[in-house]
Amino acid sequence: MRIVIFGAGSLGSLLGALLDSAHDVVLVGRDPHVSTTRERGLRVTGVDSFEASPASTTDGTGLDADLAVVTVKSYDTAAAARDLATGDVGAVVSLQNGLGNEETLAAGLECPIVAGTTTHGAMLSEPGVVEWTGRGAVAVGNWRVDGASDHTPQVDATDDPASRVAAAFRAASIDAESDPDIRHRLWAKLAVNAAINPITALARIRNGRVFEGPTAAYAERAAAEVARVARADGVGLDADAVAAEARAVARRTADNRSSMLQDLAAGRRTEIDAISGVVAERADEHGFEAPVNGLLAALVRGWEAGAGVR
Ligand SMILES: NC(=O)C1=CN([C@@H]2O[C@H](COP(=O)(O)OP(=O)(O)OC[C@H]3O[C@@H](n4cnc5c(N)ncnc54)[C@H](OP(=O)(O)O)[C@@H]3O)[C@@H](O)[C@H]2O)C=CC1
Ligand SMILES: CC(C)(CO)C(=O)C(=O)O
Repeated sequence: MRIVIFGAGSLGSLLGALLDSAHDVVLVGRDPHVSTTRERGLRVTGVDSFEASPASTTDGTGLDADLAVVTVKSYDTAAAARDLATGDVGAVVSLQNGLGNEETLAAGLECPIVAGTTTHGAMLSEPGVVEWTGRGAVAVGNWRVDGASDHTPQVDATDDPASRVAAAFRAASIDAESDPDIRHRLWAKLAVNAAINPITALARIRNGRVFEGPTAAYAERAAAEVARVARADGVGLDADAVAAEARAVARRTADNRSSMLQDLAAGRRTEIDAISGVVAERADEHGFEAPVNGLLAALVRGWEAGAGVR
């Protein structure tokens, strides 16, 4: 398969390096990472150490590929869709965090859209070098234009975009499965990110501290609000179950500085709109409030505005 990785930062570079073992990969990213990768190849460190030599470019327009893997931050998804629409791609899969990326891609592109999540961890440590910080898995599922995931049994894997994407990942030894209820996974992951990310960022604490002390009750409430909005959207999430999952993730990643804490500490824009912001907005559309998510979104957006990054 010819695979474009649109957004070769931390996650995209890791996936590009892994997929390069079985496919013809093109990274779309920024200099100096792209020029370094072109000159010296791409080095992976951490969980495993290896070198890969994918092609790379800073120009995401006019590209032809069987598959585009979108790994830009959520606020760059619309621009990625605009660039991809100038080329010819057979299918697009988003492995981004947050909600709304698939809708944005579907609005800008004609090809099948596949939703996805991953539990891999990656960090671009220097141009040309990506640290694989945690081995995980990939789950993907077909995205329908009406927003619902496809619950029909997947009988013909050769004609099903999500199954083809999972098979392409597995061909590169990446643990990947096609999940007919991908929306449930996206919302469950959203609950974890909504509980952990803004609180760690604003309180400047590592993940392990979120469910200890004064922030715990607010993290629980943030997750419970996500479950309520998910149910209003037709996805059966249980408040206690998602709060328990968020606590388990916080324990498992106790020493992590969440991506939002890292963004805020570095003075970069965050993914708050696609995490807490979208929860408050969708609650509003359903006629109720998600006050904890609304306040966390306002505080992070307020910081972004003050820092001049939005
Ligand atoms: N890192 C991780 O471990 C994980 C990340 N995720 C999710 O994956 C997504 C990506 O995260 P992450 O890899 O950390 O983010 P990064 O910021 O490291 O990577 C995104 C990269 O895409 C680049 N980019 C954006 N737009 C374009 C464009 N039009 N052309 C070329 N390059 C572009 C960015 O450059 P610039 O910054 O200069 O705009 C950046 O280098 C997020 O939604 C995140 O939540 C999910 C699971 C794990
Ligand atoms: C799961 C968690 C909270 C791990 O740090 C994460 O996804 C993030 O930091 O964005």
